[in-house]
Amino acid sequence: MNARIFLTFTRKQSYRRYGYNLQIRSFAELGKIPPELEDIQEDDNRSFTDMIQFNFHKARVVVEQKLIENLKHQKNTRPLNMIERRRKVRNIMSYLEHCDSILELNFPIRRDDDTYEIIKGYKAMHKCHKMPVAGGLRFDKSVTRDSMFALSSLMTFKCATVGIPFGGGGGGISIDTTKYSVDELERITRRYTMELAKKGHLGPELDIIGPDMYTNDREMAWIMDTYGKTFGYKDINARGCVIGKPPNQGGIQGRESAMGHGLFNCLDEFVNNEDFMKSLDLNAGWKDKTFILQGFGKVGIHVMKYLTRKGAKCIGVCGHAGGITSPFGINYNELKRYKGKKGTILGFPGAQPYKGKNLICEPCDILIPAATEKLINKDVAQEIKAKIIAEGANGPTTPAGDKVLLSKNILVLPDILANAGGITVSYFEWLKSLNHLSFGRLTNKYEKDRNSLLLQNVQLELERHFGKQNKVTIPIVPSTPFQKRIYGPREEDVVHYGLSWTMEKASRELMNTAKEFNLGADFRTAAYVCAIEKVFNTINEAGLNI
Ligand SMILES: NC(=O)C1=CN([C@@H]2O[C@H](COP(=O)(O)OP(=O)(O)OC[C@H]3O[C@@H](n4cnc5c(N)ncnc54)[C@H](O)[C@@H]3O)[C@@H](O)[C@H]2O)C=CC1
Ligand SMILES: O=C(O)CCC(=O)C(=O)O
Repeated sequence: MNARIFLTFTRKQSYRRYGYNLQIRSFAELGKIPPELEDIQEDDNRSFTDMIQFNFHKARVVVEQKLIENLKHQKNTRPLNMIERRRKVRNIMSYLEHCDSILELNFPIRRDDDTYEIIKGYKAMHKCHKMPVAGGLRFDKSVTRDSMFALSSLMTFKCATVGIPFGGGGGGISIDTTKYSVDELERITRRYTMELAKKGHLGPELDIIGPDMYTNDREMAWIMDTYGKTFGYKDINARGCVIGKPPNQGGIQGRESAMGHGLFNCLDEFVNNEDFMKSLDLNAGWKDKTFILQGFGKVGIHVMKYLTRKGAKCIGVCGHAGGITSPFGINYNELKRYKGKKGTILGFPGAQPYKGKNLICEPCDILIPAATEKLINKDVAQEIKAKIIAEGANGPTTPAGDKVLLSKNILVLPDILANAGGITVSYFEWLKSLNHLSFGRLTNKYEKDRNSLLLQNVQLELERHFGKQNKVTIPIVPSTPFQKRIYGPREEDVVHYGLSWTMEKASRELMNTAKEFNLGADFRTAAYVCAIEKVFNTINEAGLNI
């Protein structure tokens, strides 16, 4: 048996022995998608990890020749011949196929009735080429080793797409949160935190966690508190182990709405682009655009806020238990208030219950899946009538669904771009935690004095020039927008501008990449190409060996 076959064989054996439901693939061959992924564009019954692996390989095949070429001009190293360059690209690509580590935990918790239950949790680090790794924490029955692999790899590519210097991580606990009391959820979260910390999977410099499905700032506060009082006791940066914290615990203004805000910024770049809109038979701009939203949780709620603010009309919203529609547009504030009170969107008096087969297949300009993965499969994609899809959720479209959408000329803004607002603002929050200072705190008063002096100076100079002859005073009255900014950027301004700039830049980069590689409207592949190139360069410069 030669060495490579032996390695593959023993890895497969050991994975089987531990009952893992993951296949370790043979190394990717340059120019080819691994044979076991080839039929995924026809077959919807594939794992979440397979989906992401397919997207990665599809883009790898597009970009690897460029990477091989670029190595010719690499500085600070001896020249590499063609074989060495190909080998290097292949090695780094095979490294990217795998997850650096996936931790599986089984721990007991005491239920309120004094019985004990074993809880299963996971924590994945997909790639540690940039540290810390970051990702969401999901509490859901769908959490498995496979979904952690998939979500953490999405985080690696997402961070690279928008230029956030984190590796890809992700965590989860396999529970249905509706079956546990708040006290039980707190015990589960705190115990999970201890287990992660014990095993080196938590810490502001190592592995940081933010909210994902069915978790929010409450869980982040518990994690921060548990870590800070135990393993992080002597670490002044301990609170940086979580992102998406409550504002009172060192969170940042604008984190809660960041996913909606970021998705809007990204859509805005495309919706205002005459050429893209013309190719979809739409007018540029937001006026009269209709949209349907799937999922009215932390992501969906803020997507609705930003899009309706711009004048788009929300004509349908659905959750896991059903949907509501209104051809006249659903009022954001009223729906938010209603859900806050009733805990559901169903029964909202400002819309009608949806009676059709699948709300996301109804006619609209923009569809925003903001619920969970794999809901747009081949069959659903065939029925979709929207012209643009902006993926708020992670992995909402299967590769088979994606193929159908592309063939129907539907513009898909992929998850690793469209929902990157959350991790972008989480990065700002992490910086704030490490700085122990909120943005603007030291400079706002100075900025106000400086701006007031500037106005005075202009007034004095004008009066000196014109006033001498005419003895007039020329008061300079600041306009309302200038008056609002007289203190310089406050924290919410830094977040707002930092996020908008990040999303706009990344969106334009994707448009350029799609052009450079002749990808047409396949922006998912363009996003992976961008991400792979960046991660490759980081790993190549640093080297694979210790
Ligand atoms: N929270 C975050 O910071 C980020 C979340 N995401 C992704 O966005 C998606 C939603 O996350 P959150 O809003 O945080 O979750 P959430 O827990 O706040 O809300 C989830 C929503 O999805 C709905 N839903 C669940 N299954 C559904 C189904 N089969 N059909 C229709 N609706 C369904 C639920 O009713 C709920 O309204 C997930 O894929 C998540 O990974 C992406 C980026 C950041
Ligand atoms: O940054 C965070 O808070 C988590 C982000 C996340 O879960 C995601 O982007 O999928």
